[in-house]
Amino acid sequence: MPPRTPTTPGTPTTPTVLDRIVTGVREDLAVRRRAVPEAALRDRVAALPPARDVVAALRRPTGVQVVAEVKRASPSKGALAPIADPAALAGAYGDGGAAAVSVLTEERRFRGSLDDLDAVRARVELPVLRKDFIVTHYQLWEARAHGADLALLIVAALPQPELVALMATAAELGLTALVEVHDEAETERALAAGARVVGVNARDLRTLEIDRSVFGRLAALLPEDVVRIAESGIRGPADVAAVAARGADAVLVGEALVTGADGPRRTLAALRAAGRR
Ligand SMILES: O=C(O)c1ccccc1NCC(=O)[C@H](O)[C@H](O)COP(=O)(O)O
Repeated sequence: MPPRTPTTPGTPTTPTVLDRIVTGVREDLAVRRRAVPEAALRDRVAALPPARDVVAALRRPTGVQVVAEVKRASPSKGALAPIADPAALAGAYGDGGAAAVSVLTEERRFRGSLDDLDAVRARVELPVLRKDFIVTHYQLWEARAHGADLALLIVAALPQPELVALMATAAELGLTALVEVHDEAETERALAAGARVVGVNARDLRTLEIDRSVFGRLAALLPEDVVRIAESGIRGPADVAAVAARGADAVLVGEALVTGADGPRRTLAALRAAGRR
């Protein structure tokens, strides 16, 4: 697939799925900002212990680690699982050996919330990722205030100066930035911004198509000391084995864990076994 060309400012284009999601996120954010001023978030953050060491959790000599996601629904699949008790699911992920828990907090299309993040944070000692469409510093303060150790920054959603500025705020908060890329140009931008943990998303967020060859292509561009996470489209042990062979430190898995007929613990065990070194 040819590299995506940036949109020329002022050129009318059809909004992509990602554009539409971010528009909704900004609308919901405006409501939350009115209810909870940033100063209140700052007070909450000041009272918290330091965030957990995410790199140590995700890069282990024993094998590919699993970041297990609390995912009720998605734009590509619609409803996946009701997940009435996200804390119980996170507990099962912890029991099954997950290295971290990802919590989708976007409300409109993923049916997540900051309440889910609070519930998961209260249940597990593992590092927790706030998985959302973060485009403002306020959302990083929210992430930390609600107990996240890790926050997603999607390169495709952020002009470079904003990516750099958000990474600086994440560092100030002690949050690890998981910087997500889908092509070579985005990978260059992530590294130029100083990313230490990179998520290679097999899903193109403009079209929702999954291309499992993307991980191998982009992982080869990452320096040895950068943590590599293969995101999306990991449906079973063979997918874990494939990215393990291409240098993955971890996989981020949602759908397979919340829909697997064997339940989250056994599904996790099978994924972890396939990534053992
Ligand atoms: O999952 C989607 O359809 C989706 C669409 C648009 C933007 C983001 C989307 N997903 C967020 C994620 O990154 C995934 O939940 C995560 O990588 C796990 O993917 P999977 O294992 O394929 O559920």
